[in-house]
Amino acid sequence: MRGLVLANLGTPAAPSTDAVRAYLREFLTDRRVVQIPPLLWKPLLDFVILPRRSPVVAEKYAEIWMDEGSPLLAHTTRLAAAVAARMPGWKVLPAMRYGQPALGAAIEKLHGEGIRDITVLPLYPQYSTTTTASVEDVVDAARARLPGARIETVRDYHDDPGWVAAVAGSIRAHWAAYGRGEKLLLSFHGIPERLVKGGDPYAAQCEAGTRAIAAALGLGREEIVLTYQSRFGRERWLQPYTLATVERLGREGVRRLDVVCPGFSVDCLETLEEIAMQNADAFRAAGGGEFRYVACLNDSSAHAEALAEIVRAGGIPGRSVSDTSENHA
Ligand SMILES: C=CC1=C(C)c2cc3[nH]c(cc4nc(cc5[nH]c(cc1n2)c(C)c5CCC(=O)O)C(CCC(=O)O)=C4C)c(C)c3C=C
Ligand SMILES: [Fe+2]
Ligand SMILES: [Fe+2]
Repeated sequence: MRGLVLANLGTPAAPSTDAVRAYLREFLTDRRVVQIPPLLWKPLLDFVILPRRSPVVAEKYAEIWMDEGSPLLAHTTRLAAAVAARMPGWKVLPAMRYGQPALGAAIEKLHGEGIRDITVLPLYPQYSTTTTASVEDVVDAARARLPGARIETVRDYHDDPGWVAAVAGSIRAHWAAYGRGEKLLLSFHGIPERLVKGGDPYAAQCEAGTRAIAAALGLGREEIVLTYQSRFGRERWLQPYTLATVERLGREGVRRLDVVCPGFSVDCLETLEEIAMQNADAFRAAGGGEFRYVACLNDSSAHAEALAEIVRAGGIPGRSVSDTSENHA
């Protein structure tokens, strides 16, 4: 038996202010995510950001909450089941970097069942020091605690042919169902520009993935737009921003805009609320027509098959790392 952990970001346990505060505190005290010195950051976080943000964000979660709970966790759990169904001989667990089910505990659970060969697949197609490297931190700590465990992490799969085909296929299916929009906007989660200048390969991978998806769809440069969403804080993040771009496209009178979020493996707050609600409203308010959101790959068979193949192949050649220390910034 071998083990596979599908590691996603994390999400609150409930759409309540308390649960959101606990989640945001864990997430935003990770120095991979926010690099402000703790002596400055902790008081700002505890006395300004968390009290202000938690109730507002809790209301947003309430709008998208499912019977099964948080969309991010529900879709990740279903995706793990879909991948497991394609991987006999493997035990597959969903896990979260922040909150529950905790990543470190999932690795320990597999180890406790006698499984020594464990692959951790961060559900981030593009590598970033803010996300993937933080998963690697937890894997490094688990490796040190668990003698005899051979734990590998898949670094990224931003241009994996199976994944690119799955994303392109989801866009083609959307076109078949609703007709084709005038433009296809690909919106990725942003990160501070400073990190990219310091060597984070994230933006280059978003660009390369966008080119691969456009090529698979036979789209030219003028038909696609790459943007970055979800800016947090005052610093300059990767440009162009999604919100400013959809407002511009609305002003320019775009009648039908297709929007896809290939940096998100499953639907979550950032896609269902920020993109499909907030950005859709902003597009129409600026004078745009139909804003048509293309769902994430979620637990689709094309997605499960692409991920299973990446893991079976031992990761993307040259990018699957058994010792992740070299990646640490
Ligand atoms: C400094 C702050 C943040 C960085 C850097 C960042 C990078 C980053 N995040 C994702 C994926 C997701 N982020 C999600 C929510 C979210 N992200 C931040 C901040 C940063 N993200 C916050 C504060 C939040 C919580 C919501 C809010 O308060 O606005 C989610 C959704 C979680 C859910 O429960 O649905 C995802 C997914 C990536 C891929 C990334 C860098 C590449
Ligand atoms: Fe985020
Ligand atoms: Fe957001």
